[in-house]
Amino acid sequence: MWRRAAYRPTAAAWLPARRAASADPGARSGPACKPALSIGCEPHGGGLDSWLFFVPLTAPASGAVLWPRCHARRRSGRDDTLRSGDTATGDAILALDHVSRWVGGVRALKDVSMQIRKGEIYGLVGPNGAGKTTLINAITGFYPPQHGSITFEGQRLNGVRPDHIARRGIARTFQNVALFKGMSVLDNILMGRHIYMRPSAMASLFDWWWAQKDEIAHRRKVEEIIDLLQLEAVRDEPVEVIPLGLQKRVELARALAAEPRFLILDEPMAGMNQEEKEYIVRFVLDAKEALDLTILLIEHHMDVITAICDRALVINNGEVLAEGPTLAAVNDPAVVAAYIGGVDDAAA
Ligand SMILES: Nc1ncnc2c1ncn2[C@@H]1O[C@H](COP(=O)(O)OP(=O)(O)OP(=O)(O)O)[C@@H](O)[C@H]1O
Repeated sequence: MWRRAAYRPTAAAWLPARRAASADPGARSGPACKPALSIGCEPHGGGLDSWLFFVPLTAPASGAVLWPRCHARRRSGRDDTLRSGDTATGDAILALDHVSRWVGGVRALKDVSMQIRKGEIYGLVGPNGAGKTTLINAITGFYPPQHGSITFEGQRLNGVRPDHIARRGIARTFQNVALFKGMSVLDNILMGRHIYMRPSAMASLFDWWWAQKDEIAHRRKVEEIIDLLQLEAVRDEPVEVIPLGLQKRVELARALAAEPRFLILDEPMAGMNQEEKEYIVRFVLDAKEALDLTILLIEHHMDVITAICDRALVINNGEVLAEGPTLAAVNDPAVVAAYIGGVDDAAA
């Protein structure tokens, strides 16, 4: 029923697979180069970058979603017990210190503190209206915090403009697909490069060699991202005609085109079916490995959160409910109560 497959996502591993797919025109239609999806995992004796997954050959009859209990990154002695003070220390790439934010008359964030370590996937979880999007809008400068501080790589972000924050290495995707309709997939991804573009009207007008050189460099970077996320089959399609799962992948590609060190994914699997979810998980993990990213992941799919996040923060009504290793955080009694109305009710 289950086949086990070793899977080591590296940038180098992508290219032969893509070229093989490109050589076979039939393989370029639909979801090109179908990834061997990873479901389930177990610790094994590989290196730290080793990943081992089970691949389902037959979907469970119940249609139940089976995800890895961990994302197979071998963490010897992993301990999911939540301890007070179990937060990042000096190696934090992003830190929020008592951040508060009002939106209209609503206090959408109340004294939120968290620290995200370099290289981890950090989950942000909470019911609808909890304040998750407000939190990432605070980090990215759209809704700067009214109280508290946000630091990235040791530098304060309060008051920094969103485009300057993007230049500092933070990129994001949006909860609702926010692509430029009427433009091709390639041109949408190219938009992610705008923070590096220094257009000169004269150079562009006369198509001078340095304008060409600049554009070629940006297009080369975009082609690398298209390779990585296997979007070559739809690269010239208008973005509005491709399926939602691919549109979400294009959003991811546009964010990656900005060459971030810190990537924020706002519900990248919203509205997706199981197969599309599995694809996007794989691409997120591969991008992380290939591009050395730290990721903040907002998701309602708890199976995904527990599968791939190292640690998680759970908020409700703008307040922190729990923070720490993922399983411990999402199983915290306060979290269970917030989601299903009380521990006693749940036990009954
Ligand atoms: N532009 C806005 N105008 C008025 N209220 C807002 C606005 N943006 C957010 N809010 C309010 O702030 C609170 C937090 O909203 P937010 O969108 O951050 O929640 P969320 O956790 O991202 O929810 P969801 O999972 O539904 O996206 C909610 O009460 C919401 O109604």
